[in-house]
Amino acid sequence: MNTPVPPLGGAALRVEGLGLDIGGATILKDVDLDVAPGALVGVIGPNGAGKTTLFNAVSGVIRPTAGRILLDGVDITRDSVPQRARAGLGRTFQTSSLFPQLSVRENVRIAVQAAEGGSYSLFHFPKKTDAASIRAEELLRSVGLAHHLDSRAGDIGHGDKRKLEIAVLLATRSRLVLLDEPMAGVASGDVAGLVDSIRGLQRETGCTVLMVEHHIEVLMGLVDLVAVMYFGNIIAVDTPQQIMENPTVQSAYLGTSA
Ligand SMILES: Nc1ncnc2c1ncn2[C@@H]1O[C@H](COP(=O)(O)OP(=O)(O)OP(=O)(O)O)[C@@H](O)[C@H]1O
Repeated sequence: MNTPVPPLGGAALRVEGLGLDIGGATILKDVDLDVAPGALVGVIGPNGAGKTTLFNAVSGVIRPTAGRILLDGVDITRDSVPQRARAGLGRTFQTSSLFPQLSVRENVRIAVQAAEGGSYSLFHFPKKTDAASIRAEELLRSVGLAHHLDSRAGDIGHGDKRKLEIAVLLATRSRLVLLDEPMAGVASGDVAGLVDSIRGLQRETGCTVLMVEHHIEVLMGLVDLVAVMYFGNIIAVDTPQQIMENPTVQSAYLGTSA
C-alpha cells in the first residue's frame, strides 16, 4: 500500500492555470497541479485527454498559451528544452530516444559525461576502466542490465530499452523526471523488473517522478498520488485507492455511471 505524500511547503513542480489552444481547439484548459519533492505521481485519463500535451508543455516541447510552470519555485514557462534539462528536468518519450548503434554501456557513459559537463565523443574507443564507464556500469547494474553492457542498444528487447532509458536518466541526475508510458509495449514478464527500475530511480536519486501510464494496475501499485485528466483538465488528484473509489473518476475515465 502506498503512503500518500503530504503536501510540502514548496512543490518540485507547480503547474498554474495552464492552457493551450491550437487552431481554435482547446487542448489544455486551466490545468493546476502541485507535485511535492520526491513524490511519484501518475497521470491517467482517456485517449486524447491531454496527458502527452501536458508533458510536452512541462518539458518545453510546446509553449502553452496561458498559465505558468515552476520547477522548484522557478518560473520555467519561457525556457527552452535544453534550458529545462540543465535546470534538472529529464524526460523519456513514447518512442525511444537512445543511440541504437552504440552499446548499452556507451549510451549511459555519454549521459554520465554530459552530466559532469565534460567533453565526450561518440567516435573514440573508450576504456572500460574510465570513471564514466565504471559509473555507467554501476547504473546499469542498478536497473538490472548488467548482462547487456556490451550489447548494441538497438538489439536489446523493448523492456530492456525502457530500463536503459531509466539508467540514462539516473546518469543525468534529473531532479524532476517525466516518464511517458514506460510500460508501453513491454512484455508482461518484464513489467516487474521495470517497476523495480522506476523505484530504484527514485530511491537512488530522491528525484520527483511524474508518469503517464495506461497500464492502470501497475501504476496504482507504484505511485503515491494519481492525477486524472479529462478533456484537457485535471479533474482529480488523490491516492490510488481514493481515485479508484471516486465516482466522478469512475464516470469520466472508467466508463461507469457515477
Ligand atoms: N499539435 C496539435 N495540433 C492539434 N491537435 C493536437 C495537437 N497535439 C495534440 N492535439 C490534440 O490534443 C488532444 C490531446 O492529445 P494528447 O496526445 O495530449 O492526449 P493523451 O491524453 O496523451 O492521449 P493518449 O492516451 O492517446 O496518448 C487530442 O485530441 C489531440 O488530437
